[in-house]
Amino acid sequence: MEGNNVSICVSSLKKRYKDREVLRNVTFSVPTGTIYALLGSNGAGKTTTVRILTTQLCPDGGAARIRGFDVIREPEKVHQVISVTGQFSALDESLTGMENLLLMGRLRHLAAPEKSAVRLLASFSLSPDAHRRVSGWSGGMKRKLDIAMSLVGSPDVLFLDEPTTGLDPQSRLAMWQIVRRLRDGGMTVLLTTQYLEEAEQLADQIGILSEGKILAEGTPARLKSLLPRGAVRFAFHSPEDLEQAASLLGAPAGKWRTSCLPEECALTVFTDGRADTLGELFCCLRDGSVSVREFSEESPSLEDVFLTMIKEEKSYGNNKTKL
Ligand SMILES: Nc1ncnc2c1ncn2[C@@H]1O[C@H](COP(=O)(O)OP(=O)(O)OP(=O)(O)O)[C@@H](O)[C@H]1O
Repeated sequence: MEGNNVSICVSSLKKRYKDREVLRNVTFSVPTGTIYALLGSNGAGKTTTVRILTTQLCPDGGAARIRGFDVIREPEKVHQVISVTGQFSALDESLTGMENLLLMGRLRHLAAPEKSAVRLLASFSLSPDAHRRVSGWSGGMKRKLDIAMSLVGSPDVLFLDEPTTGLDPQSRLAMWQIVRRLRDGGMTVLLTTQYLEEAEQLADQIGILSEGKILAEGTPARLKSLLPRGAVRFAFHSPEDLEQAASLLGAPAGKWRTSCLPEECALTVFTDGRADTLGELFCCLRDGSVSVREFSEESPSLEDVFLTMIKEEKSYGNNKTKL
């Protein structure tokens, strides 16, 4: 899929470091004016993907275009339409907020850097602190200024690498509002996150990335619908009970999809939601001499989808599920 209404088009991207495959045929596209979240745990390949798309790193295979420009052959053109906020702040802490923005405005050859700085400070509610040194600002304020810096010159496409890592819940909510506002103003945003809730709250489309591969892709609602309606969570007394329950109920021996949470000594089992299925589950556990500490019925969360996808990928090497 590519055209005027697609701002990011990534096809079969590959990257390896020595003998380690870090990206394995990563393919996705992001329509203009939408938010796409690459969701994955540490080391999944999120930053590597962002570094390739922002021309900081060369892929070993595949292709990517940003607003139609090829990231390998036309990096200067790509630079003109993108901006990046990385995991590490690009601010000069010895300067004030205003001075940081003015510096960026001059670097980007803006005709009126002061006007742009004042507007950005106001839109991020940073005007009252504009003339204080950034070294005295809170983490949330610095993160906001980081994003404001990346908006100098009004890019078409914004890359946010883990924008809320390390922020308190209040600053995280404020950041989400900012990102939504940018999207509503027509900007295309690619964000990476380890937070399921963040992806669920913000993204129009989510790609679940694990070990360099997109396991599934879709809207938050569709990803959730991957799993059956009913979910039963069993908690056990011991890891041995958990292991036994997982092998009785889950694939390949058992007939249900399951998601294991070892740290809680618990197993989520996805069912058709019928009462007799619940009875069947209990019979199965009793026949296998597994004693249940407690159980509850719940609807599957995106976390359940995520964990199940990763588990099934490891067991069967599934291809990407497109929704
Ligand atoms: N320069 C490098 N040399 C060797 N291996 C690297 C290099 N950069 C990244 N890697 C490895 O590639 C894998 C993917 O790293 P990447 O930073 O893309 O993951 P990530 O999903 O962004 O993780 P995190 O959430 O921790 O930032 C990791 O196993 C990492 O150790």
